[in-house]
Amino acid sequence: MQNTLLKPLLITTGEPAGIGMDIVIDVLAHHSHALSVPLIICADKYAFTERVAQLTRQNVVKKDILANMAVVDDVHTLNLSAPHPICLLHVPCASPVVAGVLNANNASMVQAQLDIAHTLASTHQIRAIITAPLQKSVMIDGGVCLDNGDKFSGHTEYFMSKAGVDKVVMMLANAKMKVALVTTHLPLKDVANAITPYAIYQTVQITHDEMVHKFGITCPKILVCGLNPHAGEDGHLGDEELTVINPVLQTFAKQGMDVSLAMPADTLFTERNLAAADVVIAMYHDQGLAPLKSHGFGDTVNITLGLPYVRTSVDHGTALTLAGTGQASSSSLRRAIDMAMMMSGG
Ligand SMILES: NC(=O)C1=CN([C@@H]2O[C@H](COP(=O)(O)OP(=O)(O)OC[C@H]3O[C@@H](n4cnc5c(N)ncnc54)[C@H](O)[C@@H]3O)[C@@H](O)[C@H]2O)C=CC1
Ligand SMILES: NCC(=O)COP(=O)(O)O
Repeated sequence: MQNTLLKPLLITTGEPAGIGMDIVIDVLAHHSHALSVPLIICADKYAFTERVAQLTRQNVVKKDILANMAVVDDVHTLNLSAPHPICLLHVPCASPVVAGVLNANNASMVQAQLDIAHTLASTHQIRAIITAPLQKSVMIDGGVCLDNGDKFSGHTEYFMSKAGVDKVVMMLANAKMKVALVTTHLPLKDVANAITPYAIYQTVQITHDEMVHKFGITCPKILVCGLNPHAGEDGHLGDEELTVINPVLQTFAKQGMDVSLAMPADTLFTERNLAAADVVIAMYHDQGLAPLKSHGFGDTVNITLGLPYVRTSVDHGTALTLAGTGQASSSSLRRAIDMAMMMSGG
């Protein structure tokens, strides 16, 4: 079998009307010297060529990056044992792409990118997956759903379903903090019901194990947010801390894990607490991601913990108004590439 360290990374460019292709093109134009392994880039070759032309007209791209790429029309003809350094894998769009203009006809092309990525990763043919952003609403409007019929809500849940695992954890990381989430993409009104002992148990266990095995932290210090204001104020402002969250955390602490009880989330994200923590567990999306993104939006990586392969992503969305303008920063993508390299063996 091929040495894992020599296998290519695969990047999905995601929503073709968004900035996914722009940030990949920026990496190829300005940062390709930093790439130490082969890359497979999933995109529609016509849309990609057009986006390169747009960014060249904006003077953002100054060299002929297409000349250094091999274009492969069919995933089955990819040469994975001796891959070209930069390969553009053509995943055709159903409708022509206009930068900044969404078209639900192209949702199936975005799904096809994810399916290719999953198949190659789960059969160990690539080193890791890095995803550029997709537009969740387009995926749903375009009829994409999970294998069990559940509504599409993001890469995280899609790869979890494809991999057939019971639970994964969305964790975002930057130089200041790592934040893992118990719940991800669901309406706020449904969050409290989703905070179950099993969800807490799985999130803490997966986060702990991945800190040990993928990040080399022997006994990670984990701080956990409460759900309610003041972590429930002894049950007077909500009782999930007393009845659901803390009993699970106490069992982990008894086993010797360095995990806190539920802490008031408003003061958890202080410099002093963060300096002492390896990872924070938040109960829901905006509880964790608002403080995280306020300290390093653009320099943060999204990581799916608990998958049988490495998948990292950017910290931002499709930024439709920036597509084709040359204004999109590739900083988070570069960090996602570096993180995927680190997590898959350095
Ligand atoms: N990994 C993924 O697939 C993600 C997808 N999304 C999706 O993206 C869509 C748009 O989401 P929004 O909430 O508007 O967030 P967004 O991240 O696309 O935009 C938020 C703000 O940040 C700016 N921005 C984003 N990325 C930038 C970059 N690389 N360089 C410079 N400026 C940048 C945008 O112009 C905008 O002002 C939604 O459909 C959402 O679901 C959002 C986050 C992650
Ligand atoms: N807020 C994170 C986000 O929306 C990205 O989700 P996913 O597509 O990585 O699951």
